[in-house]
Amino acid sequence: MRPIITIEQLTKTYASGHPALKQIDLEIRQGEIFALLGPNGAGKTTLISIVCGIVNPGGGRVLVDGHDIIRDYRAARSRIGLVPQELFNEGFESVWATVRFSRGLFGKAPDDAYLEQLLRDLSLWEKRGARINELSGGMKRRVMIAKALSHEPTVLFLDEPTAGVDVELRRDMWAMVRRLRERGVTIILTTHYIEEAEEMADRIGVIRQGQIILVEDKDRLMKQLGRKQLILHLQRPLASIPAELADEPLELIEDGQSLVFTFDTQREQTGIAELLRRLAEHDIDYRDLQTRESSLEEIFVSLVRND
Ligand SMILES: Nc1ncnc2c1ncn2[C@@H]1O[C@H](COP(=O)(O)OP(=O)(O)OP(=O)(O)O)[C@@H](O)[C@H]1O
Repeated sequence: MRPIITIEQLTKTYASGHPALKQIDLEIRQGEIFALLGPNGAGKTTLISIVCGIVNPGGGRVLVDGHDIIRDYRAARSRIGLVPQELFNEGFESVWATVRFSRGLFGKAPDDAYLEQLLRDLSLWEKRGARINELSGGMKRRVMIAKALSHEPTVLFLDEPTAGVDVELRRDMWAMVRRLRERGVTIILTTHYIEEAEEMADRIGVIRQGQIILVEDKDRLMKQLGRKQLILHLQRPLASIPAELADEPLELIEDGQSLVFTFDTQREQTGIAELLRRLAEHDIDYRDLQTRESSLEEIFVSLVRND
């Protein structure tokens, strides 16, 4: 599938000398929901800000729908909607005026029917006459989204969309993101909530210390993460795994006192029954057994650990 965003060899070092992005290569596919995960300070906002033309890149190249973000700035920017992390709004304007103005900024002809539908979708229609500074935080966030979508972008960036929002708004946002995807909008979101990525994303990218360390289909990642371990505490320690059992995914730990068997929870057959039968055949007895499962959270933490 054609990439909607192509990022090549992108670097950024801030004036402070801090290298925020180191040679990022990344392609975003048209129509996907891409979740960018990473710990604080990993470079997520910097990356998004460069693609959106808010921060200047150091080196490298970024194309949005084939348009270079520097040479062809206007064309690139018009395809993008951004819901930033921080809330900022023109406080004294009405919701309606703000959203209409926002659309005009991109040189789009007025389309009140589109904007009405947008506000209805975001449960903002009843509030269209309200001044933004009179709205609740959740409503202000909805206005930010309406602004970002006012010019009908084909790519929507959501930077920490659900940080600090209540459950209802979070659900609404997830529903809205799905609707947008159905209409062919590509969505890139950053989040600290693993469940959010799990729930929403088609692909997941992990950024750590300014480098992309993993990009993977969510389903595949979940399968990989769906691994479990069976730990057998042995009656008598083993010096090594018997050659006859070399085909099993076994590992000896604790000086040969325990055997670890890794299995795939997605498979119909875990292979445990067969393993236990084979161990008995080789007179390998165990006094105790336990299972251990690595959570998505754990795997994520191990991926981004700063050591
Ligand atoms: N304007 C700036 N000047 C200097 N350094 C900056 C600036 N903006 C960000 N940084 C630094 O660049 C690094 C990446 O920051 P960035 O905001 O992109 O991270 P992030 O992954 O979005 O973090 P968070 O999850 O906390 O939002 C951080 O170390 C940050 O301190």
